[in-house]
Amino acid sequence: MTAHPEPLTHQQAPPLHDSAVRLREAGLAYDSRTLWNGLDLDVEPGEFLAILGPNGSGKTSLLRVLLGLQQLSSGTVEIAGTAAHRGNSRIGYIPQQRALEDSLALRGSDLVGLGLDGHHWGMGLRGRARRKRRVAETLHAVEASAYAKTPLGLLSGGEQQRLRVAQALVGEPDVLLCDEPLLSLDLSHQRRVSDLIARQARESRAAVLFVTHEINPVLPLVDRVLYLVDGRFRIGTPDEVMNSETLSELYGTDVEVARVGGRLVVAGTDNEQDHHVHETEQK
Ligand SMILES: Nc1ncnc2c1ncn2[C@@H]1O[C@H](COP(=O)(O)OP(=O)(O)OP(=O)(O)O)[C@@H](O)[C@H]1O
Repeated sequence: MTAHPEPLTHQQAPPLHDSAVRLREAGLAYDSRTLWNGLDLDVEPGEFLAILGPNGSGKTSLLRVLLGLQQLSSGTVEIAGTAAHRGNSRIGYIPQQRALEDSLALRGSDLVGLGLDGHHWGMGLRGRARRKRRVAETLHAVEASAYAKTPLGLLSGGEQQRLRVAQALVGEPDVLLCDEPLLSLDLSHQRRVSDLIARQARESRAAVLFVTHEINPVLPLVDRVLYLVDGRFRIGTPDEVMNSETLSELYGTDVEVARVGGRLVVAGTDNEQDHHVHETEQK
């Protein structure tokens, strides 16, 4: 007689890999205005997803949904297999670049240490030593050790942004949410900060969701693009989404996309704020 195998419980057979982010039939509307609807998206560990779209298309709102700060109007959202909720220690968040000039009392190592709040490593001597070690490791990884003790207000925008990246990474998150982290950085710092985010995320298998108006600084790092326009969206590789046919469909008008020296030039979106339409910025 053949023995029946024990039924597999969740504990015995965890899924081989869960998506870091999973949205199903997700929709978000404010009053009568639908930002997006029917959004099905899985972002895998280690994947780099760029989120593009004109002003007001709902990019930041999507990050707020993932952070548990905004309820979906329909559908579901999970982070590493658990429903999205506030204060989720599995998420690292890099907000838009803002100057920290008022923070004279705070130093880089303090800022990075704040990224461990909500992680339960214990407050005893051993817990404190582990926290300190982890902060030092992360400062080293973002090459910020040299100014870790300098008051934040005295640091340049690029230095401050590296510390924000460290703060988001220190808790070894499963998901890294980046809201236009390159704004107001010069081109060389844009490259350094985006390479750093991508490298660290790949090494720790974190999924990156990177909101940006300008795809070119991150184009070599991007696995897929989510492009939102006026309630419509497309998801795919940069080649699948960033082409004249797809963007013309999304915008409902003729859009031309050309590759010039490895960079994308997009013309015709008729959106002044949509940085990637400006060839002058394609230096
Ligand atoms: N809590 C809210 N209540 C009502 N409307 C809101 C709320 N939050 C955002 N909105 C509106 O939803 C739209 C999308 O906002 P969101 O900030 O997500 O867009 P975005 O794509 O990130 O824009 P940008 O590129 O300008 O940062 C905007 O028109 C905004 O005014």
